Amino acid sequence: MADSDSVKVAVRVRPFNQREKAANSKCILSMSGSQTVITDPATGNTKMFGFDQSYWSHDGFQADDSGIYQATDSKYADQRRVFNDLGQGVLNNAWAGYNAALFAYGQTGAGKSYSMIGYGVNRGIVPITCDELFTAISKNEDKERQYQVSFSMLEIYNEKVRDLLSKDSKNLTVRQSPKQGFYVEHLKQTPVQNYKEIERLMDQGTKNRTTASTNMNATSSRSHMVITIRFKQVFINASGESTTKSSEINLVDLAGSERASSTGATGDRLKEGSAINQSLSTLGNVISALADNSSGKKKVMVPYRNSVLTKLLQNALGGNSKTIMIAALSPADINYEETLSTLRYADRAKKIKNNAVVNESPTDRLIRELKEENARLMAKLQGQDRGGKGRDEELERMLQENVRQMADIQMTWEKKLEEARREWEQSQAQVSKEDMMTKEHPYLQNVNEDPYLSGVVKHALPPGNNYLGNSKSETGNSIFIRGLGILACHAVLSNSGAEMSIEPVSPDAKVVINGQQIMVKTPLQHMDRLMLGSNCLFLYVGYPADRASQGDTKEYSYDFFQQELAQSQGMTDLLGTPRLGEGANEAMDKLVFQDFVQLMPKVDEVNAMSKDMNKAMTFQPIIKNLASHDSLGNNKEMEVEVLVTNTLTNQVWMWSKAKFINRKFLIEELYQQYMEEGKLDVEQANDPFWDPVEDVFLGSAHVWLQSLAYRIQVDEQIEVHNYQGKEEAMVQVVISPADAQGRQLPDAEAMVIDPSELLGKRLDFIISIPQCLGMKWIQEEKSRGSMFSFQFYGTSNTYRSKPVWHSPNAKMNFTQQFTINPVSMEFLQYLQTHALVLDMWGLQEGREDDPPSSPQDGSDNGYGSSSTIQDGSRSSSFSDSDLEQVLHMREAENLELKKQVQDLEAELEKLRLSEQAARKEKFSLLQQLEKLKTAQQVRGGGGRQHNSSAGKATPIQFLG
Ligand SMILES: Nc1ncnc2c1ncn2[C@@H]1O[C@H](COP(=O)(O)OP(=O)(O)OP(=O)(O)O)[C@@H](O)[C@H]1O
Repeated sequence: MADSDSVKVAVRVRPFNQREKAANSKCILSMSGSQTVITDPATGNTKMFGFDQSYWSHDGFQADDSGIYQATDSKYADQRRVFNDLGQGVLNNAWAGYNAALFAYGQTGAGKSYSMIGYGVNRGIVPITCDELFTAISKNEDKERQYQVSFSMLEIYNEKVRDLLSKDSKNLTVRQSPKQGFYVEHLKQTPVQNYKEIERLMDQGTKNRTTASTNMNATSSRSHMVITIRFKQVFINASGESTTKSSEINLVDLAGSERASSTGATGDRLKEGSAINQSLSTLGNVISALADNSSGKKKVMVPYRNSVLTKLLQNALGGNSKTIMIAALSPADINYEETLSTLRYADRAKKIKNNAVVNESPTDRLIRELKEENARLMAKLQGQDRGGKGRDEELERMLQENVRQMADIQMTWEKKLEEARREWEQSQAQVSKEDMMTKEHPYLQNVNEDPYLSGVVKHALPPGNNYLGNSKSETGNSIFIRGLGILACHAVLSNSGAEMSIEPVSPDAKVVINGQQIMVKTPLQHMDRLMLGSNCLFLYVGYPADRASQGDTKEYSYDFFQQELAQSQGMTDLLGTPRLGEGANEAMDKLVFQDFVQLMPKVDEVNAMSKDMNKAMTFQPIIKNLASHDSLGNNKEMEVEVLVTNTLTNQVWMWSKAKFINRKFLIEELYQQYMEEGKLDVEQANDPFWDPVEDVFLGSAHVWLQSLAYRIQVDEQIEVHNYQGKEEAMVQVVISPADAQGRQLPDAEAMVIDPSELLGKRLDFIISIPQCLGMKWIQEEKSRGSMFSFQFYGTSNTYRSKPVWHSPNAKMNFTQQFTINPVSMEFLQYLQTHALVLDMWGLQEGREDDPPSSPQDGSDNGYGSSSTIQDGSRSSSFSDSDLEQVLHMREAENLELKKQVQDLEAELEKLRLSEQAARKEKFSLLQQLEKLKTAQQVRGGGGRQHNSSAGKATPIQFLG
């Protein structure tokens, strides 16, 4: 009996989270019946999708006294409704003997776990389904029927499978058998008799998942979790023969679906490397292939074999299963791209057709088939023996698996339950002991980035000294935490019976309490926040007597820890408090702050992994001020980036946040390999730590162009400001009016009283960069170099100075003549309102020098020269009638007003001159200082300067 059915697809939108609320997010989704509409926040365009169900869980609800979210508006879809629509169908299919699968897809934090597992009293589909299954079993009074339920739980991380119900953290192998398809060898399947037992197993699995995520230094959002419930109904007829109807229910919580491209890592040379992306993208390919095949358009190969995940989901997707997908959606405008991609994914999945069959057969037949298969395999193996070829390992394994299955069928259910009961009692004794300990004594409770995994692991702290470290072999350790940066012997927690204290065992053992790192024995108070090593977070829960008085452990979420750590690291100073109050930018700045807070612990983790793998690379989050890059000077945006330094060569790189996150995933995978194999085996091309040498943007200097509109020479020494607004160097820039031959004109000859005098005429001028002093970039590391680049008046050309190397004070010798012919109104306005922005680039050894690696664009105009640039194309050509019109307008202007403007301009000029004088003063002081230093070096650093010309503005000696 085969039943062809489409995959059922539902989507569900969650409420805004704190971060989205803080950023004043807009909701871009709306739903009506089974339809979902998404609005592009940039254009306002909408797209509509139809699904089997569209669940609105964004608003229209309230928590009741027990914490259950109750609808206050009929449009709100609560957990029960989702179960009634989806979970109940899964159960009905299981009773009918069909395999069933339900998988949750979506971006990290979109609500997959909430729908599947749920939080606290708001139970999700998996627990309700299990509960309802046993309720139905208990109501069934058919004595001729026996019900057998077993439960397994596994996790796929980085293409490796781990049994979440086994203490053993070994990786399991995925194998294939002709009858079963793909299966996980040695996966524990625990018989269960009631819902309570399933609950306990899920707790145990979650605990293992939490510990594993600490050990592997990964969050659960990077792994897939598969829960399998095997439900067997055994019917015994009057003559004692039995028939088995069985169903396998797969409940899958997939890893976050965010693509490298949408996180902005498109510019990264290693974008496709991550194994997690690989398995999800294989899933995407499988779904596409199946959708194509089902539509009959074309027949394509379905690439199940390309990832562990798709191997295990082969039946659920396009096979013998009734399958449901629930796609979790974030409502926020910032997630538009991701949410749209999730909707498209879901849209494709609904085209898949499955052929589910009822799994029903007489038990005797099952055994007979297995016996026949056995005989065949034996014959083959014996044939190989006779041929002297040696046995085929795969055949041998298949035989063993057959024997195991036969024994499994023949072993009575009662016996299996008996075995499970014994194991359960043992572990229950352990659990009860732990419960008792935490009831009576203070304890540490874990805090995880994934709220679902927070508060799962507890370490009791009985009276006396409790030693904490990463190694079990270290005698005396009673608390083992295999986290990043945790030493073999890390800290000792002493419980005097009345007071608890913690002390790092060595200066390298990082212990942070409430954001402050401690070096000495320090008392702990109930609800103190602890960070051990680079990223292991714990809440200290104090003596029972202290507990009733204060707060809820839930208040101290992962975000709370990170905010506290950021604040104590002076993050607010970095941002500059006035900015936070600037109205329109407030939301943006909060977002930058949150970005920084989010990135900080990740950067710490990468630093720790780099250290463990002896990589000599350090990482530092920074806030980049984009204002320096803008010729209008009104860009107030900021951005978080990561400064990467090779500590051996002093080479540096700037990674965007997206690139860093992408690289971190790859580094985690490399780290896991390093931990398992004890060695690093990666080619340079795939090494997430490696990048070719890059030019680094150091900062920019602004020269206002207003003077040029009056044909007055500008000769300024200006500061180059880096991304934090600090001085990076002093650069001399000269903009002088010139004649057509490129000869500089004195101000007296060139100056005009009114810029409009230039209209329609030809304007020649020269931009030169004679020298740059006090370059911090080169002072820090003598092997480095530097150069300047700029663009002018919206042309796409980038002008560059020649690279200079090794000296922090250097002659740049850059000159470039420009000709504007004819001068337009637009150009004059440009001069009045814009600055020339000189970008300063840091060059590093190993850089390809010629042609210069362009940080800007491909239309390289080469280094400065005296060639003439005609820029008539940009300026609107200026006719006689235009000119008359403008002159007419200007005559009509009030003369008084003109005078006022001139007065103000004269005032401005005075101010500018005095500012220029101050800069010149500073510049000459810098020159003197440099001279003094040089003299000091010449005299071996000790001698006094004795120079008759000291104090005079003598030309400076340039090194290099
Ligand atoms: N329907 C909902 N109603 C109320 N809160 C929700 C709902 N869906 C999700 N949330 C909340 O949103 C947050 C993120 O959800 P959840 O952890 O389920 O996301 P996820 O997609 O499973 O993320 P990850 O990939 O990290 O596991 C949680 O705090 C959860 O409580």
